Amino acid sequence: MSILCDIGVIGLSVMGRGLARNIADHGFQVAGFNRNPDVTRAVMEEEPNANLHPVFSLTELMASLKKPRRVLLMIKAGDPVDQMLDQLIPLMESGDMVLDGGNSFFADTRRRAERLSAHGLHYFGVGVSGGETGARFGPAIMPGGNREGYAQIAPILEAIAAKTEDGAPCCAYMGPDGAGHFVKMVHNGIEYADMQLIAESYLVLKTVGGFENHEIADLFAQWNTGELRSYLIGITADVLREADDLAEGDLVDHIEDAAGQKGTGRWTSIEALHQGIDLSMITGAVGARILSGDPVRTQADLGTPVVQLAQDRAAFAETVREGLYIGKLIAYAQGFAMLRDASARYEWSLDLGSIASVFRAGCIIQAALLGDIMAAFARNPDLSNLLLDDAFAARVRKGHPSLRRTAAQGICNGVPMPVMTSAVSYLDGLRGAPVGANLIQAQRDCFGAHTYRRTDREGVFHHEWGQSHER
Ligand SMILES: NC(=O)C1=CN([C@@H]2O[C@H](COP(=O)(O)OP(=O)(O)OC[C@H]3O[C@@H](n4cnc5c(N)ncnc54)[C@H](OP(=O)(O)O)[C@@H]3O)[C@@H](O)[C@H]2O)C=CC1
Ligand SMILES: O=C(CO)[C@H](O)[C@H](O)COP(=O)(O)O
Repeated sequence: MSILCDIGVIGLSVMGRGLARNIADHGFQVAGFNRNPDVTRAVMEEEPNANLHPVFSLTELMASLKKPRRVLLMIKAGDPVDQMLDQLIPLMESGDMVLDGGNSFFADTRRRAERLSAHGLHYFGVGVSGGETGARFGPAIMPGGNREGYAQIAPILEAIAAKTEDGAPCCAYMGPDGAGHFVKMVHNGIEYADMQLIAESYLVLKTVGGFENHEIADLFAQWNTGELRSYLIGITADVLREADDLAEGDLVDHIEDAAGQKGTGRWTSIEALHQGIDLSMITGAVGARILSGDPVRTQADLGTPVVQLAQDRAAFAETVREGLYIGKLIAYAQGFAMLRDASARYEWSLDLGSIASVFRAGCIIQAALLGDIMAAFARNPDLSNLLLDDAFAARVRKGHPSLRRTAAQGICNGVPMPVMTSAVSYLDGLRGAPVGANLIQAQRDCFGAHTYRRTDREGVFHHEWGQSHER
């Protein structure tokens, strides 16, 4: 190859090939490498692009790049990334840069950034969202690393990112070391909650509303024109209409009722527990996926409630629509509260308004709601929880009865509603109503002398339980 490339892409599977072609379409010269060379050849043959050049070894890749060299990893997260770095570091020179665009765990990214820094290399953990189509035509991009290094890669990343309706690129510098991958992790956590809310709505519409798939698809398509407008609602309408290509009927009815997961939702939930943040909806969604694949599910005989069909289907659908919206709003509020806490904890100075802006297009959780979230952070950049914003609080005050009714209808009729019920409990926990923690403190002091605080005087108290105070 006589030409020197602007960037090398390692890993030409679903995401890497899309990003490599996207970068090439924007006028940059790209060298593409995949461990299995047959994949490299297939990618080049499938969609030839004059700006995309195949290379077949890491040495050839390095020789094909302008200096300082920039390499984007789009490979399986975990050990493969460390193995690839072992091979790349000896081939790189001070000032070169590695961008990890996979779903790496943010703590690994912090460790790798330190490791590469010791060699004078820049390391960027770059969250990428948008799936296959996003990678090819415009994903949301969440880069984390040193700010000076970002200036070098911003022209490429911002060119290939999705653009919002007002033309803003869905790519912005997130913060140092693991900030980009942390934001992507929480994005995926919100994605889990959002998908589970939609699944619960679908199931309650089907079971209690008696709606057919095509009717639910029509409802979702209609909902996608209002406040619920979002990528996930849109694809759900399409998915529900998809005919099976292997059997009669709708494809969705022939898909096994057990959800997979690759880890990012679970990490979000575990990390929230480390941080001491209540992320009940995301945790509920992770639990729902785990339970969906538990073989005990098909073995237990635990009684089946008699279903009471909704009398007024149109009114019921409207209740579910509003309940879903309020649930979605609370899920995003939980996710952004976690980002707020992490920002202080890791000294990342995350700009939550900018993150909401990046999420507005290209990514899986893109939604009209994100415009409102941006507006809330513009009103108060230090907002600790979106539910404290006047506009969000007013919307919840109006809509919470629908969330409660939807969750209750599901529960009474045997539809599991782990995430909608978590949303209700979170609301009730936040609104200052009694949560029963006084009794828990009494129990803790009773069995372990853990002490308690009182409502009527300052200080820390211990009580000698059961001695002379029985009534
Ligand atoms: N699919 C999606 O929707 C999204 C995926 N991501 C993330 O992007 C990354 C790429 O995802 P995706 O395109 O789906 O591909 P996969 O996660 O399925 O990974 C496959 C790619 O990784 C390469 N690979 C695996 N192990 C190694 C290794 N030890 N050394 C070198 N290369 C290796 C494979 O090479 P080979 O062909 O030789 O096996 C192949 O190119 C992942 O981290 C994923 O989590 C992020 C957003 C969305
Ligand atoms: O990052 C993504 C979307 O944003 C990937 O599609 C990821 O694989 C989704 O997570 P899971 O496979 O656990 O459902």
